Amino acid sequence: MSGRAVDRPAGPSRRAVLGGAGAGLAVGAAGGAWGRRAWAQAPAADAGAALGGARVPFHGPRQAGIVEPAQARVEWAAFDLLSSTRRDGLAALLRTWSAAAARMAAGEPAAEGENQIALDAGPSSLTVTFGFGATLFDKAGLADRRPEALAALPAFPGDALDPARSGGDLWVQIGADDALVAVHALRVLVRLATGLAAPRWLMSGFARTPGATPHPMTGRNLMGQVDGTNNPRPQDAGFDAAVFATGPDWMAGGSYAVLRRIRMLLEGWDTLPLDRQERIIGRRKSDGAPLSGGPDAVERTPVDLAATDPDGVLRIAPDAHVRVAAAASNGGAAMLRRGFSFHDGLLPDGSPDAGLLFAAYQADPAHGFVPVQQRLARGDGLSRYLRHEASALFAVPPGAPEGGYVGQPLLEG
Ligand SMILES: C=CC1=C(C)c2cc3[nH]c(cc4nc(cc5[nH]c(cc1n2)c(C)c5CCC(=O)O)C(CCC(=O)O)=C4C)c(C)c3C=C
Ligand SMILES: [Fe+2]
Repeated sequence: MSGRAVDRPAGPSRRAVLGGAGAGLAVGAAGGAWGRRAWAQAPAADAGAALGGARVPFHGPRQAGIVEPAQARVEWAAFDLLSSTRRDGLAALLRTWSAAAARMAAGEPAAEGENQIALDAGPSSLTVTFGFGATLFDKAGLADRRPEALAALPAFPGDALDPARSGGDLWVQIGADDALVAVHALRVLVRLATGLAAPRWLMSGFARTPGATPHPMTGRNLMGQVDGTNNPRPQDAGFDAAVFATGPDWMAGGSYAVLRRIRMLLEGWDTLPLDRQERIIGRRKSDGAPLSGGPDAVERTPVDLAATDPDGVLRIAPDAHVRVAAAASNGGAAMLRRGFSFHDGLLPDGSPDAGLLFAAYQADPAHGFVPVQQRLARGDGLSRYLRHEASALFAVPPGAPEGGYVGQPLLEG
């Protein structure tokens, strides 16, 4: 695992204050490979400036925005190429996008004369991550270079997918700890795509704001559960093999992102008694401890799927989410989850249009998301409180070196 230098101003470490789905990664950052990261010091006037000044370099062997802790705000945007855009137009777009992303991540104007509406907030840990959809390869004359791992996801029982909010030729994930910074970056990238690609769909999500909890904690989702505990961590044996691809050549060091907009049926969920909610997940709601561990268990107590109570009843129910999703139940299938909550107002029936923007990164979806979701869709007690409403799969190429752009080995190789 190669390190990516992260500059941050003086003050509390972002990793020391950050909750969210990546908190496990934050713990890992203290040791192991990520402990090699350089934390350069820069002056900061106050705590607010300390958060705004945090920088995650755009350039590096891997794209930023995969293993870094989830920021407070995310924007997902899918684009379709215009029919007039060929391979050289796509290369120009990715070159321009990469250069703008690198500058914004460094806290610089995206371009000369750019209006910089977010200037006084610093980069706020801005990351910009680019992905390629299966449809891109035909349109750009690259059909023979489409990776097998980009094969269409199968339909899953219960899917209620909206095609207008699914798929896309290109995907951009923008994360930042300040909403204005994230939305500004999105607007810059949309503008730079003019004449080459058009937005297909946009989604906004959020996670814990750094400093919102008194000590580092795994984040919670809108059902109230501690979510992200058993994510694989960069220092775990097998992490790179599970998350990062080794081929084809232009994808070595990249990953595959499965995205799902999952609406939570919160009105039904909220009326369930606490013990039902905990049984459905297999973990305590208060602290995320596994139900297999008894009263002394803590969040990080290993899950014991075989544990029974004195009557011989499984402590983690047969249809508990953590049992059905576990790698041990799915032939070792694993993925790095990096989800964000969304709350997009009310549906016509008055229920909240809210849930989880679920992202899973893996070396190959056929050995990650697909088998796990196949099992969840049939046997997960949580699934009756969820609706999968949108879906997409993108190849997320490796990062670009200084002066290069994301996807260059594909487009110029
Ligand atoms: C196909 C993969 C998964 C989908 C889709 C998914 C949706 C989903 N999950 C939660 C809440 C929790 N999930 C938790 C654990 C967990 N979930 C998955 C996979 C999917 N979840 C995995 C692989 C795991 C880890 C299982 C294990 O090995 O223990 C948990 C427990 C805490 C944790 O480990 O993160 C919660 C809570 C929601 C609300 C949701 C859809 C909206
Ligand atoms: Fe889950």
